[in-house]
Amino acid sequence: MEELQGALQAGGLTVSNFPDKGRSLVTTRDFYPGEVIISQEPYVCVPNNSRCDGCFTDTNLKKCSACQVVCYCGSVCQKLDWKLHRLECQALSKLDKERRKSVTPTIRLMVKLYLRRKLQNEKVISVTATDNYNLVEALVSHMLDIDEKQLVLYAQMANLVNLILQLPEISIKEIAENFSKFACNAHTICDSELRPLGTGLYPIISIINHSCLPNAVLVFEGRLAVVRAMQHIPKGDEVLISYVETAASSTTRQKALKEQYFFSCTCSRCIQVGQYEDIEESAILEGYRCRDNGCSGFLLRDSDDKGFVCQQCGLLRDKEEIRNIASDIKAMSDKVLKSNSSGNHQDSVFMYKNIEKLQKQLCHPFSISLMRTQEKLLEILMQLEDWKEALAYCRLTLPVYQRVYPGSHPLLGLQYYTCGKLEWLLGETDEAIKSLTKAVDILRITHGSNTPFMKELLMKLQEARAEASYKLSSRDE
Ligand SMILES: C[S@@+](CC[C@H](N)C(=O)[O-])C[C@H]1O[C@@H](n2cnc3c(N)ncnc32)[C@H](O)[C@@H]1O
Repeated sequence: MEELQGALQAGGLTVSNFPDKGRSLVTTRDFYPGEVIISQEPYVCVPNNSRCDGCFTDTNLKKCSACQVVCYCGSVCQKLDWKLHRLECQALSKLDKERRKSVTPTIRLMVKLYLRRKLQNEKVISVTATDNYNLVEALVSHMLDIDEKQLVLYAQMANLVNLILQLPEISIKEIAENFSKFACNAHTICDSELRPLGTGLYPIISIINHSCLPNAVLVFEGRLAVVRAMQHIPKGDEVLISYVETAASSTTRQKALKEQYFFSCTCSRCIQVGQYEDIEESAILEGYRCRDNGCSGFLLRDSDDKGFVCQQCGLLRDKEEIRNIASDIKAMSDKVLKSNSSGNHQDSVFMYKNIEKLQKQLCHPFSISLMRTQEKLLEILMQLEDWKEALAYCRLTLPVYQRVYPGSHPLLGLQYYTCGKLEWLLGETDEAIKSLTKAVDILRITHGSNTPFMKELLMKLQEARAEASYKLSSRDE
């Protein structure tokens, strides 16, 4: 711990222990928006299925000829991973074909965890203050909080790991406890557009606690986890990221945090639970719209339980009517999920538009479920290369994004980026410049300025500006 404190101190950080939260990462100097607070390579990581174990790409993959489980995109990635994969490969190769199929990424993460510990113990891989197994041992496991069913599942998974590793010194109980640690400490590794690529264990990043109004954001540059300040964080303040989707009512967020992380959030957003502002926000994000289409009021259950009353104009919406529309939406959503897998995009667009129509009748205009349907339509229309309609849907989501992802939220920046790219494609250069500028203002903070992703965005903005001035000068001539 002293060694870790020393390493953190040099970077303007310290670990404090708070009675209600346990370990917490605290600043010992001011941090400013966009500044990297901390970055860390994973202790261990695995890609999702069908991705390279080294760089997580999904192209040019070849399976390791010996174990037939792990994929690489080429010899560079394979060689870099060899010290660890040599041991994993030997272990996996001993499994019969059927057993190999049950080796999921989570099982592999555990196998790699123990193999890395072994290699560090044997001094094949170096040990540093910020890269050692003691940091994994210090992670919270919440073993006493998990239910019987989950414990049984962890024990079954631990049995498989034990079978693969064949290391008698490791007990099933210890492996099961580490699975419990993964559940509340491992991070999903995403690309710059926040699409999931894999899972990693970053024991120092895992010291950072949660807030629904975070002051920092976690992004990935390849496998490197990078935490940047989203706002000015004065010396002595705790560094806080969000563990869950913040576009949700307090009840939904609290439920997610309790189920996976076993705590009740007391951040400044959650502390308002039960107060008028919070009730209003929840009713807007997850509730119903007024019967009068011209009214933007939000609805609350009436005291006689006949239905929901608009808090702006007083109109009552019948419970039965709401139930019927909601059940139609549910039936259509189930159907579209089935048809999605058959891959007919035109059919999916048709069905999602029907869902959207019903959600517009049922939900508040700022509803998250309506926004999700519009996001889905945007995604499919992009795949269909219907840029014009895609842009229309992208623009529809923006007011909701501004509300649910305030400040420098990366998702808001990315949505502006998509909007800008579509406007640029459709020749709406002036609009594209505005959108790309907004994207740069946000993503410069969350993603830094020097990554290939940001360089590409800045290049697009430059090109759009050059085109606009060219258009202007040719008009003048
Ligand atoms: C990834 S760990 C964070 C570091 C942890 N505090 C520790 O001592 O190692 C996640 C766990 O920290 C605790 N935690 C995180 N954020 C919290 C918060 N805002 N309030 C209370 N507990 C929190 C919960 O126990 C949660 O399961």
